[in-house]
Amino acid sequence: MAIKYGRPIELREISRRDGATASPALDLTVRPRRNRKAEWARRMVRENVLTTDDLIWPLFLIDGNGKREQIASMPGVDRLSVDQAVREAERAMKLTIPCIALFPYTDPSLRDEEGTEATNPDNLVCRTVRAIKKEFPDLGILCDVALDPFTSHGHDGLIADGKILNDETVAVLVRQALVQAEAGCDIIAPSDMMDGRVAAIREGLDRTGLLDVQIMAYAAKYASAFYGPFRDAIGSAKTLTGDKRTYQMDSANSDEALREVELDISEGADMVMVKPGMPYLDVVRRVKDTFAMPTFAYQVSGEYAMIAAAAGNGWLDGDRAMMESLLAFKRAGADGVLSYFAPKAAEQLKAQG
Ligand SMILES: NCc1[nH]cc(CCC(=O)O)c1CC(=O)O
Ligand SMILES: [Mg+2]
Repeated sequence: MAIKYGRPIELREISRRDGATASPALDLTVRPRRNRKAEWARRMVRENVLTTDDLIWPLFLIDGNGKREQIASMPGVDRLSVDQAVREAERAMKLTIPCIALFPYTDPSLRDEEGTEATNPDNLVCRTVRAIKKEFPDLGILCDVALDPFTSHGHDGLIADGKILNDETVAVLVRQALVQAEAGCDIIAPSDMMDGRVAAIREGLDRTGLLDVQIMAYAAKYASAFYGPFRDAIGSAKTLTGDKRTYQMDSANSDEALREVELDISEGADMVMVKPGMPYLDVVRRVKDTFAMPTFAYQVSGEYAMIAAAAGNGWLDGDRAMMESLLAFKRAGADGVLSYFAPKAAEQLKAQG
């Protein structure tokens, strides 16, 4: 720090004219700090902004009525019965969050080896979609397509001889996507990472006349430790046998992410997603720069839990960390973020005007 009269320059109480006559300690023509000297100046040169339009809000569902169940590893996030999910949909509308995403906690009695409940047109997700669309037809609804909330083994696909079957699983995923779309879901989001599922789902939707239903592909989804709290939330943590490394991507790779994204685009994805978010911002940037597609990132449960836990312990300023983390996705090139912070962040954005 430059020192004048024995005190830091910043603390001098001299007038501007006196300052001009004093020769600076460093002979600098370029002083980047000029553009940061006041809030108005910082606003003028700010490159990225976060708005409520950038947020997709994931909700967890559970059977019952008037029920909200806390999720221990995700402080501030609850499992919601259908009626409570409708209340949160109303909150999303008021906060001008464009879209919510639905994830069911399936009653263990309804789980089986094949994930049969996934294709039940009256399952918890479909009932919730109908209830929300009836009240709030203008709110976007995204439904996750994968079998893990419905299988007794917690995997995203069918298993034979200890292997996850690709093509057989895709056939079930198409049926799952169709019951969701027929219930009124706007965006089908396959998160299973089977090969060829985007093309098969697109074909199924089109054949059924559901031409306007969009597909947001979890195109580059990594086998990640950061999904831990989500698996608590949907009740697959205890039942999951082994890991998902034969279908989800290796965290060491990013060229492979580009190949996965390219395939999903060629198969008909309208939007692509990178997941998890914060540890994979480099992948978000590469995907956006390479394909110029609507690109989303999922700030997953473990990322939420880290910030929420540190904030809960008073170790960091939770609100500031939340906003900084969300803005980072915009800086990396994302068009939007799925985040459990969505309602809280939207409230702050509204308060700021
Ligand atoms: N396939 C299901 C699915 N969809 C979204 C997530 C994780 C979301 C989160 O952690 O917030 C997962 C879990 C997984 O793949 O094991
Ligand atoms: Mg793929």
